[in-house]
Amino acid sequence: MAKIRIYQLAKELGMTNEELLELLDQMGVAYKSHASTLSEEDAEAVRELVKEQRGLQEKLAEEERRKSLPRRPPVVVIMGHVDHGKTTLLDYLRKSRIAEKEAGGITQHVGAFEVKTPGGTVVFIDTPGHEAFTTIRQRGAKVADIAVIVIAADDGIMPQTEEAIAHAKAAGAKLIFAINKIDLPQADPEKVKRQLMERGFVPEEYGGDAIVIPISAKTGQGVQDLLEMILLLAELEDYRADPNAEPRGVILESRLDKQAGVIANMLVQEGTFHVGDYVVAGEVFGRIRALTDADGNQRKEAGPGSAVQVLGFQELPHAGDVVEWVPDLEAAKEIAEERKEERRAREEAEKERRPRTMADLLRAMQEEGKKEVNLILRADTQGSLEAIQHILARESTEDVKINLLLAQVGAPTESDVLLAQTANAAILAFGVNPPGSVKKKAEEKGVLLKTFRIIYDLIDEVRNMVKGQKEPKYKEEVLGRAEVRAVFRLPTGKQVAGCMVTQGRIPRNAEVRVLRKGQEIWKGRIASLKRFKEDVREVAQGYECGMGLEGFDDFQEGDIIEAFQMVEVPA
Ligand SMILES: Nc1nc2c(ncn2[C@@H]2O[C@H](COP(=O)(O)OP(=O)(O)OP(=O)(O)O)[C@@H](O)[C@H]2O)c(=O)[nH]1
Repeated sequence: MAKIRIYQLAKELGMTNEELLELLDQMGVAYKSHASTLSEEDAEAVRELVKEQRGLQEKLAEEERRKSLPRRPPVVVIMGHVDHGKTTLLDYLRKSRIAEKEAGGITQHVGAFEVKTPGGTVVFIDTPGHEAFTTIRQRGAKVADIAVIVIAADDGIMPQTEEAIAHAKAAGAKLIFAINKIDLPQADPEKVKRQLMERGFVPEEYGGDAIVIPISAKTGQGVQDLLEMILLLAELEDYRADPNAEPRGVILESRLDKQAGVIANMLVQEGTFHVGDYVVAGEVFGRIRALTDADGNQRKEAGPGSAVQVLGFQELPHAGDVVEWVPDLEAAKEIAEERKEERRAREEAEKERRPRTMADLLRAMQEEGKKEVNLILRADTQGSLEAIQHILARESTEDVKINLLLAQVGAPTESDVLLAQTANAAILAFGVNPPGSVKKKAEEKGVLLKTFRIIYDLIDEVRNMVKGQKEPKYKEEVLGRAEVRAVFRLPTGKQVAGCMVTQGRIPRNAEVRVLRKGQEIWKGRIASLKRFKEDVREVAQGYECGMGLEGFDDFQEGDIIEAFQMVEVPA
């Protein structure tokens, strides 16, 4: 076994000898002095321990740093089924903030608005619906911390309610359920709660952790409770942002105005933007000419949590583009141009690499190291949907989880494709055909969409996906062997073995083991592989070579060096 001296290990780990000796005392490892050698196991244990301690210290320091930052207001999006009252709720909230201020104030649409309460400020995204929300998220920005899912008490959970929940969850937003229209005589909030429970959202009053608030967006009843709940959740989640960090924001909307030019509404997420700053948003750059807030005030600067209208972009940025501060015009132009190029290259590459088959999708998932299969399920009837769900529930294994993001009756929609793209999911449809436009969109976005006529074909497909997600198994494959014929020592003290390859081949990047009298005495990597002083990538059977190993300097004539690699065993 290769041994290491204490002072060598201290140097490797960037510690003083005293520090390392103290650590060894704590670990109960005996030594004489800092020149004593440690066994490989002890040295490895020290490395692990130091790594762990450093990781912990870094985490604590990071948490400490975060705690010293000021809090920022939570950003909330309102989602739900058509006509369940999203717009009415936004109107009510908007009005409540205007009423608070002196009468006659001119308001400006900046894509989000603040509601100030004695308990704190809440920022609401000013457009309802999950389509806009998903488009924003697709560009990589996370905008909303919390999604308020509005459910009309006279109607209950409807298909778009489920979609909204799926989208919000995929975005990592916290959920709050607002049961709306409780002023109506036919309102049945209890029914809605039951429906929520059937979907695994157990209200707090029944011992669960789903936040459910009855409201009337029309009369305002319960809206105060909703705001308080949002602030309570925000406090728990402890949202913070650094006003002095490098500024970053996200575009909520943009439009072209005949007089003003490009108008972009931006939510600031980190740092503080100033008039005069150079910025890049996606592939578009500009210099901030003016910042206007929701009250119509011209601002010189905008910090975390503020929504502002920005003038100064050269072209229209997209909703969801991340706005970054850059030092000067040159950088701004260069970055925007670089991104355009990158996109073109990506589009080209994507054309060739669209996951058209299950195997492609699996490969993509594996590359990301995921151990779950995300699915969107569409079926012709409630009966078949339930049957499929029932069977699928049994297919989830401990190793691989099946996540049903959405299971609904009806043909797949474009919004499903967006959800699938952002959540890296496959859309499986049973007995329903997606419209051509949806197929096209799926193809464009590289989303796997398949239709089935037989339930078991669909299940088989999912089984294959699950199988593909299991930890791959490896076995060792011996590539070649070399015999040590002579041993040299370099002036540096490093040993080099003069070898003859007696079998197979020895590749420079293979793993190797040293065998002495048939016993493995060392395992590791090749440090150098040469033929007549030339570095080579590989040496084949019947040829001589010089080989040095990483951390092994104990060769004896007659040792065998065996090269091997680990290969995946097909499931
Ligand atoms: N009685 C009563 N009616 C409400 C309430 N909230 C909304 N409504 C009514 O329900 C209808 C639909 O409300 P909207 O706010 O437009 O619904 P929405 O969810 O924004 O609908 P879309 O924008 O079409 O998706 C309107 O006629 C509202 O006046 C409420 O709390 N009580």
